[in-house]
Amino acid sequence: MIQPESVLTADRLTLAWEDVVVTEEVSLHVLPGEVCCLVGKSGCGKTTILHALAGLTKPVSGRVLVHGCDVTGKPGRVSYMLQKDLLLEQRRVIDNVALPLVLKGVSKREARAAAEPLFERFGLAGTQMKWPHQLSGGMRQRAALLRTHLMGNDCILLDEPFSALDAMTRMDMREWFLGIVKDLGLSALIITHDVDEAVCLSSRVYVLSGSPSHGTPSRIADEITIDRGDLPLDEFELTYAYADAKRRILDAIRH
Ligand SMILES: Nc1ncnc2c1ncn2[C@@H]1O[C@H](COP(=O)(O)OP(=O)(O)OP(=O)(O)O)[C@@H](O)[C@H]1O
Repeated sequence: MIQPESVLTADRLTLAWEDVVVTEEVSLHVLPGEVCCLVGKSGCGKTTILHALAGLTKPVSGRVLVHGCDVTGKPGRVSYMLQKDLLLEQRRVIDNVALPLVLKGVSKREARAAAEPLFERFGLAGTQMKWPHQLSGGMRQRAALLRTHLMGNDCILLDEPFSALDAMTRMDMREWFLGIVKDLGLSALIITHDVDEAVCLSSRVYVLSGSPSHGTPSRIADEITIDRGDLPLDEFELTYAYADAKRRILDAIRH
């Protein structure tokens, strides 16, 4: 059933690459201010869904709605960050970050001026004139996220955003990410195969299950609601609720 107040809705998406049906009738939604995760085994079709939600590909059937409007196959209505940060090494950090504005026709000077005030909130103060190779992995991801934010949409799609980071940086980034999503009034759908990350970041987790390359298109096997309450992440990770959510996700993935 479609939730009318959703920022983003996948309505019974059936997706295919050539003659391989990857997903069958996948429905999901993201409410205002929510962070949801889509988890599933490698090759089950998570990135394929993200591309369709971003309007980069057209489904065999089904629709993508943003704030209730049908945007199926139309890019530009949600912002997305691909698995690799894809910062351009020959451009300064500020010009990397401001790129979405330049691509929309804003002058380089104005684009820099629009990006500049956000550097501090994104933990990037002082890096404006640096080159990407001078940043740490965590800083690169924050720069990529700032660039994604400057695409200008209130809904962002992230493909394995923290997978390349070391364990400690990844933990720090989770809390930071949730803070920035809240501050900026964003909603997010994150693709990950890291079950801990999904439980830490989400208010709901969609579990995708199937094996398209073996003739079984993927479907949503479970939708798990996570209630962290007011607990900080390091305390939540020690609770029964955390362990139970993790077990349910793993059961659904194996399903
Ligand atoms: N451009 C493409 N052309 C043809 N088939 C593709 C293409 N991209 C993906 N596929 C196939 O679609 C299926 C789903 O791939 P997809 O990358 O969406 O899975 P995934 O769940 O994101 O995997 P991973 O977690 O490894 O990134 C796989 O069988 C893959 O081989």
